[in-house]
Amino acid sequence: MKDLLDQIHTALGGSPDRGNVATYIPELAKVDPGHFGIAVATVDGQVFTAGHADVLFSIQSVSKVFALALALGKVGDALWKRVGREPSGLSFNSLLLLERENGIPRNPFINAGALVATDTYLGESSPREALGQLLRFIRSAADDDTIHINDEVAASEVATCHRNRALAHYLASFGNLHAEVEKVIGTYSHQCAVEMNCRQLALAGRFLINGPGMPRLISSERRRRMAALMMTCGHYDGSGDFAFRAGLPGKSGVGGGILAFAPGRASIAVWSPGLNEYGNSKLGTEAIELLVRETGWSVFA
Ligand SMILES: NC(=O)CC[C@H](N)C(=O)O
Repeated sequence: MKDLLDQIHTALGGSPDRGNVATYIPELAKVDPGHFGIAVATVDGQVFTAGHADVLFSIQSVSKVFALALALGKVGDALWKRVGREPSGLSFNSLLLLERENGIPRNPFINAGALVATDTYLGESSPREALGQLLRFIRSAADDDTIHINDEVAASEVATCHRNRALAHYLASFGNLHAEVEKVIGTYSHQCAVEMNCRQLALAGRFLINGPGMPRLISSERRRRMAALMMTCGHYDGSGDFAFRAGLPGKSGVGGGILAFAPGRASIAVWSPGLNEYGNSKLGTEAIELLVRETGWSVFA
């Protein structure tokens, strides 16, 4: 596995066409597009890495996986009254369908749906308490108490996220946001500003794979359902493309990270900040595609 990751790193690491770094969150625009790391945590307890696998990055929307687990843990299937389970076919921050669909976002991974998930785990508690719960979940999944939130990235998003505020107010107008808009925006922006490196993220993703030594933080049924949602909606309007190329459930973030997993086998984290036309890591997608081609880990194998 280590040799394979090194080969993938060598094959892609020097690629001149790396996509574009997200600039709409000012702090993310500062990240060096030359970074490229990969880590694989296998079900037998080993971790393999290549490239910049120990450099911290902003996990952004990858956090929506942990937020969904937390929201479901809090209210169970009642969440599905407030958010759907269908791909949207639109960009992650689109406002378009919300009006037509009465304030029920298509799925929990687009921003509108993720704001509902954040509102759900926030509930009546303070943002500090809710974020404490989120960090506890991620830290126990990764078995690493050093995982933290980057406050500069969070502040940078809070200061500029007009679209997310618009989405949140719109949700509130339909009665589908219960806490105050600013509380939800603050909690969501801090959630997105969790920092990890590829090694930590691959370890944190182990709660999604089934195996004797893996952290059991959610039921098997919930794990399967989350996998289905990640496969169908985890890469926004690029979800079909990612499923076609990787054949694995995955979740991307505009920081350039992707968490994917091969059920029963391994959790995979990649990071390269340049994004493709859908806002998903360009080299990250290519790296997972190569890894699956060599390992045969597609769930459709
Ligand atoms: N796709 C993403 O990673 C988006 C997350 C980002 N925090 C936002 O809301 O815009």
